[in-house]
Amino acid sequence: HSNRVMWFQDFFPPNMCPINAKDDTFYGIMFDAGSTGTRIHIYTFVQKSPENLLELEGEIFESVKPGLSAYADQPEKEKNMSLRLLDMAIDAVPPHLWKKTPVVLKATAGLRLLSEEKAQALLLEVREVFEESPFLVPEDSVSIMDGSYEGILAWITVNFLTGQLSGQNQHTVGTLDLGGASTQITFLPQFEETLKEAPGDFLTSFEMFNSTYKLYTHSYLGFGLKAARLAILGALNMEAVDGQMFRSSCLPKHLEAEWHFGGVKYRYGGNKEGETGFKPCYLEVLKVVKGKLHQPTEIRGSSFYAFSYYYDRAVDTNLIDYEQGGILEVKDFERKAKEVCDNMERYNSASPFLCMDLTYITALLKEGFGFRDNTLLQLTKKVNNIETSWTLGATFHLLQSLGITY
Ligand SMILES: Nc1nc2c(ncn2[C@@H]2O[C@H](COP(=O)(O)OP(=O)(O)O)[C@@H](O)[C@H]2O)c(=O)[nH]1
Ligand SMILES: [Ca+2]
Repeated sequence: HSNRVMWFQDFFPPNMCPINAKDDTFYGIMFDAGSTGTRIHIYTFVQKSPENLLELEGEIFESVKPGLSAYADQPEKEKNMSLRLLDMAIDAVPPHLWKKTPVVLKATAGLRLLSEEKAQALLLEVREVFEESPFLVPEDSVSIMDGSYEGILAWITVNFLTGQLSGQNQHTVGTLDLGGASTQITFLPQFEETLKEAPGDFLTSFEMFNSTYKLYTHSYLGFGLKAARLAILGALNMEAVDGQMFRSSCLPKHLEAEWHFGGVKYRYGGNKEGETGFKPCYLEVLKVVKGKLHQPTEIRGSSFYAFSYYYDRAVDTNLIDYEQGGILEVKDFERKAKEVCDNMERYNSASPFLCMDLTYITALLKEGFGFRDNTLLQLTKKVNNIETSWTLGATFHLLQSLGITY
């Protein structure tokens, strides 16, 4: 589309322009400012006829690292990054649709963890870039997203892409998202018991595609994979202690290194003298997880879609193929955790955190959410070539609220 020559555009008034005449293609631009990176998703939709629902035609996707929060102390440096990503949209969307194409950025856990002041300064930089762009900038186009929306919108994405939100027989699936700084669990309760047991703010009604869904969802801030590393090391919220070394039995014995997260530098290392391996590591990890999450009884028997770091770590350890994804049981993560943690020297070419990450995932699933060893997880990165991310659900919601659709 981007290369389509619009030689005739100047000859016709806009509403008579031959391409506008059909006016059946829409674009939506959604930025995901995650804790570990910022991504742009440019979606193309087609409305075949007025009475038909909008169809998703494709997605252009690009990402940059590090995340927005890494610029907390120099917000003006952030501008380059959003400009670079926005340039992709300039190329992807035909010029005559720029003014009709909304651009929105939603930030997640990385910014939720920053002070209000620093977060707002970063968002302001992005808003300025958006205002100077040729796109439609809705009110409140740059904001921090509420955690419950993050879960709901990812659930919408997955169930839309798998065809569960249309037609009569809707068998929706629950979703598990493991980010860098927070983690979300979302499903449509089938048991009356779940509705009664769940803490009030874990249940949210949400309207989409002319249906109302009452979902169980929660975002656990600080339980993303990278925040969990800090918690396990005992380093979370410890930025004041300069140069302190944090040690763990989940790391290679002789390791000593530095790590940057959320604009803070941490020193970490292995238990030089003490124990290492799966058993002591699991005990360490349990302190961070046990009793910290709500366990809905009904999820024990059901299967879930899992993505983001669940997917990445399953790929890293050859549990699934990077392109294909695959179906795993919870116990597969435990088996790999044992294999890696009890042979740490053999795995030292990969990330030094591999043992800790796999052990955390195992503990989060079993002791955190209360899944069974044989609970099935469908590991998915893309469905029909579209990224499994809350950004698609957010774009539907955006188009709906702007009256562009439905
Ligand atoms: N499949 C998929 N995964 C994504 C996408 N964007 C980010 N991720 C994954 O999300 C994880 C990073 O989480 P991030 O969003 O930075 O942290 P959060 O702010 O805590 O959600 C990594 O595993 C990424 O691969 C996407 O568009 N599609
Ligand atoms: Ca995320």
